[in-house]
Amino acid sequence: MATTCQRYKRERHIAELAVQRAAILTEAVYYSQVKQTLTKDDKSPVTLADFGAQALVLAALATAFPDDKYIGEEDSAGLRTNPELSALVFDAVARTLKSNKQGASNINLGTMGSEQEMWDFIDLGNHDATAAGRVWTLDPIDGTKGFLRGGQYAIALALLVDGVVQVGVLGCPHLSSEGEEGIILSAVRGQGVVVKQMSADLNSILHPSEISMSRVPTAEASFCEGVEAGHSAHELQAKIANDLGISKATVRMDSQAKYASIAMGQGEIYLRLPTKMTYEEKIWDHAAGVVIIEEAGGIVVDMYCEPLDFTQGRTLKRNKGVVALPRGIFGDVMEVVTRNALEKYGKSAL
Ligand SMILES: Nc1ncnc2c1ncn2[C@@H]1O[C@H](COP(=O)(O)O)[C@@H](OP(=O)(O)O)[C@H]1O
Repeated sequence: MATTCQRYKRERHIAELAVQRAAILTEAVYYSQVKQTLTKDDKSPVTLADFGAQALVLAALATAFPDDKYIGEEDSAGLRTNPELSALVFDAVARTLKSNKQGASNINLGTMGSEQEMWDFIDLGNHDATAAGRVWTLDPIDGTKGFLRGGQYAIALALLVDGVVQVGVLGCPHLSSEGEEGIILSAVRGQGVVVKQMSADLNSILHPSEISMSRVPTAEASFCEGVEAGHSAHELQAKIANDLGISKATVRMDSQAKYASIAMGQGEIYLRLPTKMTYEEKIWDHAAGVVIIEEAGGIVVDMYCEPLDFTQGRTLKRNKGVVALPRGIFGDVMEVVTRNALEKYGKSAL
């Protein structure tokens, strides 16, 4: 039986290595002219890096934790019907497998020898129930629009156990800590959160440092919101900032790098407000960020001040909007957020 301090130690370590390995592939594509972007049915973009990163992470998890279930944002349908794209993704995966070392502890992060095997790893992410058991949730490239624009993106991986996030890892190749760009944040519930520098060599010693959220009073806080106006209501955010007497400029950033940024005290309040009430937030866009914020001393709720409910499958069906912030300013800020949410969207119909 693992002691409390050892709980999820292996899960966290494998998740960090899997994210770090996937980042080798995503970074190669980030700086390449060839991104092979497709538009999915929901009109969102997907690139060859999304598919490749999902294959690499799920190969690592399936090798280390074969009895677990996995939920990934992507599936292989777009590859099975597009041999040219599939070959490009497989080539990127094969190069990544060749280029990195497996880590000093010789942990087997899994490999794949054919396109068929790669498709099968990607499709391990098709699970959809989250209320019971161990379920990993992965966004291989969170903030694909940011990735395409040369902005922030994140590789987001989390482990849910009976619907509660226990482990969260966020790889943020373009976010900085202490002047160095490229970091991985990881948290285990009850054991705090650390930040490490990314490295292309999985053998290298990473230097973890503990992080915690900012402690400034509300009037000195700043907001962080998404770049895409279609993903979060910017105007209402500006009104809420004004109502709170906050004058600092809002920082706009793609992906869960927002959670990472405020967890490190580089900002205070992450606010995400619906642009349409029919949209259901995806669990892979929030699971890792939630445990990282909570372990950095913060709170994450929806815009009606309800906790995020990860037991409902692939989406947060019982929540609307997301707010992440330090404990010290929670009461003040949420009073204003919920009042504005009720005025604009009405009572929660959930
Ligand atoms: N109408 C909408 N409202 C809120 N989020 C949306 C949205 N349409 C897409 N998204 C999600 O917003 C994520 C990016 O978040 P952000 O705007 O904070 O960078 C996308 O993740 P992907 O990039 O993985 O598809 C996608 O899941």
